[in-house]
Amino acid sequence: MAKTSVLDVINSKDRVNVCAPMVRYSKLPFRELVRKYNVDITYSPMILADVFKNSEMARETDYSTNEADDPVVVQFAASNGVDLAAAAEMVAPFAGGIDLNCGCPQKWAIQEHIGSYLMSDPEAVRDMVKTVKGRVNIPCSIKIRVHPDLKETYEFVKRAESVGVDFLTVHGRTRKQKSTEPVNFEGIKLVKETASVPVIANGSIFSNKDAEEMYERTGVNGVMSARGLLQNPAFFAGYEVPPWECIEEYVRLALAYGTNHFIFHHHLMYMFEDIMSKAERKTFNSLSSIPAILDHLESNWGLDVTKLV
Ligand SMILES: Cc1cc2nc3c(=O)[nH]c(=O)nc-3n(C[C@H](O)[C@H](O)[C@H](O)COP(=O)(O)O)c2cc1C
Repeated sequence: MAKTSVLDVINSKDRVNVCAPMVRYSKLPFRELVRKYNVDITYSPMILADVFKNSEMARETDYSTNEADDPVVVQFAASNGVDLAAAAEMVAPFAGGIDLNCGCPQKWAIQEHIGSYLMSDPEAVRDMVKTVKGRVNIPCSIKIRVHPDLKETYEFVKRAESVGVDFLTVHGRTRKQKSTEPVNFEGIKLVKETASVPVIANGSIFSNKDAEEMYERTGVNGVMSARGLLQNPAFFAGYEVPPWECIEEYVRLALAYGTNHFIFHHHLMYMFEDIMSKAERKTFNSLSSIPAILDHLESNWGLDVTKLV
């Protein structure tokens, strides 16, 4: 069955809650989990468009979905329209939107002319959006950062809009800023005022209070959270810490869909961060296999393994 258009979701609501793209983490089990707690739209982790286009193995491992995984945006990193459009065409029947990553700040990404490198190459972004829009019939968005000089951000947004980008997500930090630095509300507001398409704001949304502040200060159409949802996948539903049912449901989904020890463990470490005592965290974080983690949860948290099947 075709996926729901994410643009239709954005247009049908006053405000949308979005789970950010997260390499390794925003995979199928986590996407299904956060949807149970008031998340309207989810993103796949960033996928390298050229590798996806060329490798059958990458296509099998980088993106898996099912009927319940809806609405979902597939995010690509690309440096040119040929790679991006080819990859977009392959996933279009299984996605509600395609997003181009213009925010990844890592050195290797800059060297490959992908991610936040693109913030200094608005023409490349314009070409890629134009090519994708000519080839697939699902919404195409970009996830950007702000520039140190907001005039550049204004020009950047205008260019992307001129070739039909359907909506934008803006992380209110420059490519050199760390995630601990404050979010630039003025920059996000400028993007919202510049664009005639919907704008989603990203950066340090850890609670509904943070979301409210973002709406009040910028007037955006939605908010996207990454670290906030890793720590508490239920915060959009009003929970201050993840309720036990949420943690248990993550365990069930991760085991049902299959996961590796590293990702499974890390998700749980994030969720338990504000719940376990320092001493228990130390023990928990040193567990070295999925069975050891399940044993710990059974003995200390009352995990009922019979409920997992
Ligand atoms: C573990 C992790 C993985 C991430 N992977 C991606 C990614 O694949 N694509 C992307 O555009 N941003 C990625 N980001 C950045 C987030 O989407 C987001 O822009 C950033 O963390 C700021 O949001 P936050 O303050 O809510 O964490 C990642 C962030 C984290 C913490």
